[in-house]
Amino acid sequence: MKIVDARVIVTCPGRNLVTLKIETDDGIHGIGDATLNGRELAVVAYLEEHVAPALIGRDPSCIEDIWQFFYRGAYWRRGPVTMSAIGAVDMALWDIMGKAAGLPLYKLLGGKSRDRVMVYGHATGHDIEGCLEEVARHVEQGYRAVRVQCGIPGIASTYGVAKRAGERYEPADSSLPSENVWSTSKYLNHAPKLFQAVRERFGDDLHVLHDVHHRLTPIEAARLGKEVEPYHLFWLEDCVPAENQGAFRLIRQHTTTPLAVGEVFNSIHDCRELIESQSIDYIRATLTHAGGITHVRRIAALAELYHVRTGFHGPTDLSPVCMGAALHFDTWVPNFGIQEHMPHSEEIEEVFPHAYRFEDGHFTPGEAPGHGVDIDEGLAAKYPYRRASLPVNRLEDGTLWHW
Ligand SMILES: O=C(O)[C@H](O)[C@@H](O)[C@H](O)[C@H](O)CO
Ligand SMILES: [Mg+2]
Repeated sequence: MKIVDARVIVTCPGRNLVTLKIETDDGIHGIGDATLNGRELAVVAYLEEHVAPALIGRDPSCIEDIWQFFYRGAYWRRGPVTMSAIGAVDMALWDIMGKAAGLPLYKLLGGKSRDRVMVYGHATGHDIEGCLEEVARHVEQGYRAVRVQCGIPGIASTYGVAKRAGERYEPADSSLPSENVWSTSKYLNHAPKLFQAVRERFGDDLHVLHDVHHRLTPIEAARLGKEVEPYHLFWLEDCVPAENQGAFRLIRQHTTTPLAVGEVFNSIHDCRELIESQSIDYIRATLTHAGGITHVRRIAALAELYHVRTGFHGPTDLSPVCMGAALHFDTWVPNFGIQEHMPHSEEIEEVFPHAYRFEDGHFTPGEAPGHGVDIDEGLAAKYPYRRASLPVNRLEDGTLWHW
């Protein structure tokens, strides 16, 4: 089998999504997700100019060699653009090999380690009451795990909260970055009240998660982790920016609240120290942004040695292609923890027909060969690209902060 075509499809059914489609001479094709939210066309250019031409004529079964070719061969290693491009190639090749073998991807990886994949949904509200209503809606839908994000009194808008009640939360909300305001002290005073209210209303069984979105310093994160211990969160996510992996040691010394990190990581080197020092509990690096299945399974294998489990990133800025592939990975990987799930819009679901299914708070990847997700190119073409940027964040005095 040889690769005869590789092309990039950009579509915007409500949000931009980038797909790489690889075709072979025996008629099998595979697709990979290359979406890098707010920087989509950088990956498109990388794929079209440097990757697609070099794929033609290669044997798609040489997944490892092709991975090494684009990683080592670029000379300029790592980084989100390079690793998302490699991730898309890798996902598409595993898809092709699954189809060639007539096997769903999870069987190719080593088979089922579990019957179904627990996911967490997103409950957001402008105030605690609004947030509790959203948690209730998720519980009614069957979710066993819910991430809770709430507006902060005295701050006009914050991460994870939809602009208007009832609207979907979509972070890339304007053509050029919109500006949010942040106050660490207001947040730290308010956040524990949210978890207390959730526990009072929903009891002990619900898994409760929370995303700090990189905004604290290590000692502030330590305070938060400690203060919320009575509400036994499933995890506290991205409590500090993680370029300095050593910073997590300090947080760890102070709290038993489980820590998750890694959605912006793109390589094993971004989390090696975090994992080896046992400073975290869940690793969130996922297939699209961290070099595909071939690389993320190395991360998962390292993590397993240190009791760190997976908790893949899964917002709407990852397409159903990544979701499908991730669900196969989750079904196989021995040290699975949880999978994030933010439902895609109906338009997106139509552009990407898929075999995975939600039932009772869990997903199953389906039995279709490969990762089980395809793209309707005709429909995709009806939604042209529109530039969208992620917001920036400023402290109340105007200082640019982490968003
Ligand atoms: O935990 C999450 O789901 C994330 O933090 C996302 O919501 C990011 O903000 C988004 O992926 C940025 O593009
Ligand atoms: Mg996050």
